[in-house]
Amino acid sequence: MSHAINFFVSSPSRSPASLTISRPSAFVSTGSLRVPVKKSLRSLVVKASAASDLDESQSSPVLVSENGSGGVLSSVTKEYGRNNAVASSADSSSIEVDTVTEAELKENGFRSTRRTKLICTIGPATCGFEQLEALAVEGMNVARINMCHGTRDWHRMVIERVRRLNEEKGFAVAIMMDTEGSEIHMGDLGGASSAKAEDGEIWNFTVRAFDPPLPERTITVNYDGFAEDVKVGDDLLVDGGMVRFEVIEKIGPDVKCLCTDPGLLLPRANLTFWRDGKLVRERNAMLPTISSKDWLDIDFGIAEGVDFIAVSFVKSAEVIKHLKSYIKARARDGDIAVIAKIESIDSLRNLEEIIQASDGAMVARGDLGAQIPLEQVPSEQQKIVQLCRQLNRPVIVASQLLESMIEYPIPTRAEVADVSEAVRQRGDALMLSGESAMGQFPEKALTVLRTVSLRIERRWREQKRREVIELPSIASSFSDSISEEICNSAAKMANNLEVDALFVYTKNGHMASLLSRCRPDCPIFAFTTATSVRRRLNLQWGLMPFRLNYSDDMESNLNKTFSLLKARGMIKSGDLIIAVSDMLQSIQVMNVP
Ligand SMILES: Nc1ncnc2c1ncn2[C@@H]1O[C@H](COP(=O)(O)OP(=O)(O)OP(=O)(O)O)[C@@H](O)[C@H]1O
Ligand SMILES: CC(=O)C(=O)O
Ligand SMILES: [K+]
Ligand SMILES: [Mg+2]
Repeated sequence: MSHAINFFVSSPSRSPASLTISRPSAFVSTGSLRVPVKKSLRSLVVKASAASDLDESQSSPVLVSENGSGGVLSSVTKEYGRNNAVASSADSSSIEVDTVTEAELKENGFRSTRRTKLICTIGPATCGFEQLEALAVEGMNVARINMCHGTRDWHRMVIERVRRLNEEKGFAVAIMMDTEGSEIHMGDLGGASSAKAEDGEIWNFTVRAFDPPLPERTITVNYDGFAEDVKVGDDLLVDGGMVRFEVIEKIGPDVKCLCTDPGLLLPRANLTFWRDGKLVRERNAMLPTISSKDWLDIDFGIAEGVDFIAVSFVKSAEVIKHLKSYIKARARDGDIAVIAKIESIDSLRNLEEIIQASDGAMVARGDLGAQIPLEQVPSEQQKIVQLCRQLNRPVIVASQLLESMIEYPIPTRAEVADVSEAVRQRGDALMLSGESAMGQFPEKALTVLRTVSLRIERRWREQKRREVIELPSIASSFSDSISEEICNSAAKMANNLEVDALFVYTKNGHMASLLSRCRPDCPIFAFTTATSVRRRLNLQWGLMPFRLNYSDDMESNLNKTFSLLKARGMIKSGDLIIAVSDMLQSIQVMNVP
């Protein structure tokens, strides 16, 4: 027979009560405990009850989802998609389940589901419907579109395809729009996909506009002040040093440069210039973080209902606060999460307040490595990942994770080690850039991220090497503190009792992130009523977001969830779970009836 322990915490408005705990013998043999909470003002009541007390007849036996009739491409969609009847999302008895999560759970059980989330930048190599589907099947949680490249019509097409995939095939891929920002970059190479710069060649960097084709060895630059601001002798770094030039002559709008480190020039690559070993920040340092073109792109993103906006070259918390209030005033349903990209010296200086102001951060190592010495990037990454976890903000590790896979089907050992380290640091998500946007092996690159993540996560769980990172209290009010304590305790109990899954019922997603922040050993099933919250939770470590209509009555919610998930074969009788919710401040431990 299955048992349950319920921890009931009285609400702040109620008077203090005393504490009694009794437990089923399956767990602990001791009788009762007294645990003072918050200066003895509050108390926990822990009461043992049999799960059979729950009235199973309340739960709905009907199971439908929005999943379509399955795809032709993958075993995942083939196997699971076809079982799913199509229903409207308004159907109160339905649950929206991600096809890939479902397949992973069924195939490998709770423990083996992937906790680290995966983001793919979409570009010419992956914008087709079937290519997007292949990425979704392979585990893409978020599709990123970079407003540095492509037209708005192209971006709209990608968004429309991703949304259609979700609707028709039961995926839950979220969309992240990344702003261009007003840094200096090259033009688009007159339509060529790349150009090779060889050692000793002289190239002309110019602020003149040309109609294509461009003259040979010519690079246009988007920043009008460029030719005036650089000096002869400066080093010009393309894409953070992937290709390097020395300025040898200035002739009006043209700057003649000698290639000193050869390499591949990509369209619209970022440019920085260095003098006497230091990054030069002339007038370009005064450019706004969000340019007028970025504001138009942001309006576009809001109109298209993207899930995240990643802001390039953030310098201070102000710009994030400004954008968030702009979104709040304009976004139709739900808000859009704002991700601060940490890729400049200024962002490192104001790191904590920037992260506090934002809904998440990205370690954008590409440009960051062009602004600080390369050897400093790993320690900054570690610091940012740790700070984000402490402040409860999702964090993405991005750029060059598998750079060689742009051209080769197998990564280097060093790249695999880099991915492993990001997984070991428990970052929320890993991101592919060129590998998926314009590389030759986008799916293979994603497979590498997925398999390496799974492998490292499993190894760390098996060795019970939960890295000791101090999680300071972050709550801003007494009731927040209760949520935080409940989540910390629930995650700890989940590890100690080796439960199969944590269940969290959360309308705005906050309790789900608090659980994710603890990085527990078991997966976290997060149930939310809003599609937009569900998609946003996709970015966070260990969360499996579901959309489900539910009431304020936890018992009936649990019963409904159990029967819906059991019917899909995602859980079974006897599985041990811990449930928390933001409606009733309680921790419940129970076996699935
Ligand atoms: N929509 C697109 N259309 C064409 N090419 C793209 C597109 N998106 C990305 N790419 C290509 O993939 C490369 C890597 O993409 P990524 O998004 O990392 O851009 P980036 O230009 O390096 O800059 P950043 O990430 O700093 O904004 C780009 O340099 C570009 O060549
Ligand atoms: C992702 C990004 O913007 C960078 O690495 O620079
Ligand atoms: K960008
Ligand atoms: Mg960048």
